[in-house]
Amino acid sequence: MRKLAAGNWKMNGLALSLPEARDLGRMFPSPACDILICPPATLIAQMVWTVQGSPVKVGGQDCHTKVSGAHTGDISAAMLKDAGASAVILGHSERRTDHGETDALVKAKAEAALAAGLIAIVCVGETEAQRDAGTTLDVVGAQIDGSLPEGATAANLVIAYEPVWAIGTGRTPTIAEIAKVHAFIRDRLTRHMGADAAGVRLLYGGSVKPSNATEIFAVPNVDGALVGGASLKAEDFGKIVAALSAAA
Ligand SMILES: O=C[C@H](O)COP(=O)(O)O
Repeated sequence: MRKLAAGNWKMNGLALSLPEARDLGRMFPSPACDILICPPATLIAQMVWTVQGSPVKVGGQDCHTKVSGAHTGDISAAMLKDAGASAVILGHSERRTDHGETDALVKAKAEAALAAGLIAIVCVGETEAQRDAGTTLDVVGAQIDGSLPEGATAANLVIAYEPVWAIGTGRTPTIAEIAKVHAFIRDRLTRHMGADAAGVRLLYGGSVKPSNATEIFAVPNVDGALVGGASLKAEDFGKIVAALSAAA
């Protein structure tokens, strides 16, 4: 499978300047992995224009369940697609926390994304309290069961495992812990999708940076990364893309 380096700019404007984004595409004219940048919605169309002709793709950070209608402030998957996005992050822990998003809502959003022809990047992960209670696999399993969209295939679904306590903290699980959770997710997906689960890309997210990327990308069932802070600097994100390309 093609591995995936995805950058999530979150609510940061021109974090990676547009010329830098264009340069990122030039740095990797034929990368051995897929590269995706998910800027704020206001920058999607501009980013699509900026990276056109390069291997860099652009994605959204959320979408509504409906195609259109009276939903002030929301953006539909179809609108993301129209703007040139090819994927959308769904169920990120910050949305689950800030907006009370449930597994059922994430599933409905993911189904809307698939209907619009987008790749759904569904995020799962335990809080620190859940980890300390030894319930990581129970939590992640329930999130997979509840958030997985109908119609998911290896081509249109990506799962991102992001321990909430590792996001933006500089802390990461041990390599053994990442391996254990990713193997568990693969197994859980197989229950739902059968053999197709083998081709679903499983991203690790949470304090991925140039200094730990190579080690994390060597873990079985880690098929790329969802990168927050380190995607805001072209140089750092470029190094992570290079590490993933080397692991491909
Ligand atoms: O979506 C990205 C994740 O929340 C990871 O963020 P981080 O790399 O800043 O820890």
